[in-house]
Amino acid sequence: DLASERAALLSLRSSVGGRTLFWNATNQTPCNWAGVQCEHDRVVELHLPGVALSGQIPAGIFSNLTQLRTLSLRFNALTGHIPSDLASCTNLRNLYLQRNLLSGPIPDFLFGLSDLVRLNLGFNNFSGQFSTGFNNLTRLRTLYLENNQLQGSIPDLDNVVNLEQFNVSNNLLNGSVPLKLESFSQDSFLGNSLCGKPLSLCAGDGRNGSGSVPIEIGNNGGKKKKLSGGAIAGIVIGSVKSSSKKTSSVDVSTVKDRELEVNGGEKTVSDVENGGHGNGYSVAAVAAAALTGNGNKGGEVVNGGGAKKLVFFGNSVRLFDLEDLLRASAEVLGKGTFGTAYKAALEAGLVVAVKRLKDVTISEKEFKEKIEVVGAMDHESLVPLRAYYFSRDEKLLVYDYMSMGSLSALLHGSKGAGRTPLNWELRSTIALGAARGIEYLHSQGPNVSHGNIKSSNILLTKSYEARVSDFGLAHLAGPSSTPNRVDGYRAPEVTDPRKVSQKADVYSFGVLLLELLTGKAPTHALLNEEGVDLPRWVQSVVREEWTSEVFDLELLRYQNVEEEMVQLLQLAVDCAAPYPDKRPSMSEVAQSIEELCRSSSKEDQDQIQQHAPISDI
Ligand SMILES: Nc1ncnc2c1ncn2[C@@H]1O[C@H](COP(=O)(O)OP(=O)(O)OP(=O)(O)O)[C@@H](O)[C@H]1O
Repeated sequence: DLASERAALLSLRSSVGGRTLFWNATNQTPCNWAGVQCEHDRVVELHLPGVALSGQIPAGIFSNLTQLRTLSLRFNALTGHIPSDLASCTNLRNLYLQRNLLSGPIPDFLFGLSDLVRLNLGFNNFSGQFSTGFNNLTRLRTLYLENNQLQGSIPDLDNVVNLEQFNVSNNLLNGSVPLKLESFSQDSFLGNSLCGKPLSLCAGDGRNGSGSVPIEIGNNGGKKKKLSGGAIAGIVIGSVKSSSKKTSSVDVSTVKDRELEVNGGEKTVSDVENGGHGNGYSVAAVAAAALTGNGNKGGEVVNGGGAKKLVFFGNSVRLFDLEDLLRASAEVLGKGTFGTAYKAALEAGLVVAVKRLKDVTISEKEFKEKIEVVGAMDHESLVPLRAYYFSRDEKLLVYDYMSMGSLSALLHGSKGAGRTPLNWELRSTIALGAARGIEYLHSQGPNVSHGNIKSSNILLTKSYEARVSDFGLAHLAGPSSTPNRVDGYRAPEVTDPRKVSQKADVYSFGVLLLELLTGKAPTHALLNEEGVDLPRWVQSVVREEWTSEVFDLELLRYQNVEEEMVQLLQLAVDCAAPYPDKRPSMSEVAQSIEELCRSSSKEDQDQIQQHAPISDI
């Protein structure tokens, strides 16, 4: 049962230094190989990276692991041969044995594992001829054999048609590089006695008449890194081919850079996308229409001495008044459920975000009461609401401007050069910030929830700190403002989008975490794009294939934090559990993310200290 497997995992983790996570994808419970019982025939992935395993791999250990798809024993100090019972793992797709001290020829039975896709035997002591048996592994996409003592020539790998990653550097190979492998870079072949493209021409190769002999380039002597129990796990890289990335049709970064011309009315994002052009305009052009003039059915005229003023919250410094705001130049940031958001640059140099609410039907008194609750929320992970304006025809909310836009734009927006790479550190820190913001909201009372957690409501400061926005607005808006919720984030039990429990927020946050980890947008999150049912998709990939495949390609470069990534994935799946009772509370979620952020920053330090260049998968 789950509880005892969890307990077993904990004891195992402490015995191996707390570095190991086992993922039995069949039922998402941990399973292991180090003395704790589990149902071997249900183990789909077995990860024991960098846990100081030493000596020979015991014979028979693999004989019952018939469902195994991924085996990772990399970064240990295992010696001797690969035991022949590995041949019974006929479903194996990914085999990572790199950075051990394994020796002997690469066994023939390996060539019977015809489902292998990723094979990494690099940085061991394998010797013997480079077998032609590799040609049986027709599904191989990755073949890493570097830093061994393999001899002979490289066979033509004609049957291995999908090879994407290949490295045989620093072996004892000779002869010419087969034609089919010419497209790999020099680095894949260096440190051998090889010749031919991409290395120098072979002797007797008349193509440039030089008749040169093979030249050894940059042999680093095949030195092995010192192995230690603290060695850092590599991460499985999925396809290296960059997939064609979707571009959001609401690309905030693009929108922000353009200024609009307002001809008596506001322009929407789609107006912008359809070629919005022209000069800057001012908030006055937008707001004044309602406040003072055009279309104003007797609404209050507002100026410094007018009846209505901006109402600031708490200790917010009153750096501007309504007149300043009306004079500010503005641009549309986007249109949301509750109205349109603008970026307003005040003359004093201050920039704020102004939300112009639509469909507010409640009385001024009620509005005031409700907005004051929102304004009183004070946490570093929330977008601060600084002030509001209320008149019969116009309701404005003034927020701090978040200059890096939304997480949604960052994840799904332009992927061009110059874009900030979304590395693990950034993603996990954003996850933590967002979790803390929601945790704070939930701490305000059992019935306080956000109600609309999604990546476009997680905004980013200049230094990419996450801030939760749009909280508390659902109670201000009329019924017409409700249907805009994004399906993909909505918990299955939510029927009335205005009644969203804290557990339903947790579900939405789980989907947001999945979005952060996979880089995929949930259903209907982006204009004109279907998106995916993320919880179901992740479950199916994890069940059917291998966990690493779910991660955003951009994340897979960060090889030392595999465990943390899988832990965050597990947390996301827990949050998105179909039954509310099974979901953790937001404070548990925040605490878990905090712990894994801490452990990944420790991994980083370890890596710096050991500075092992991890170029393998
Ligand atoms: N304080 C802010 N700073 C910077 N950009 C903001 C700010 N508030 C909102 N935006 C941007 O303006 C756009 C519109 O925001 P808004 O909150 O009105 O709608 P939304 O988040 O897309 O949808 P919903 O209203 O359903 O939450 C968003 O894409 C968001 O990135």
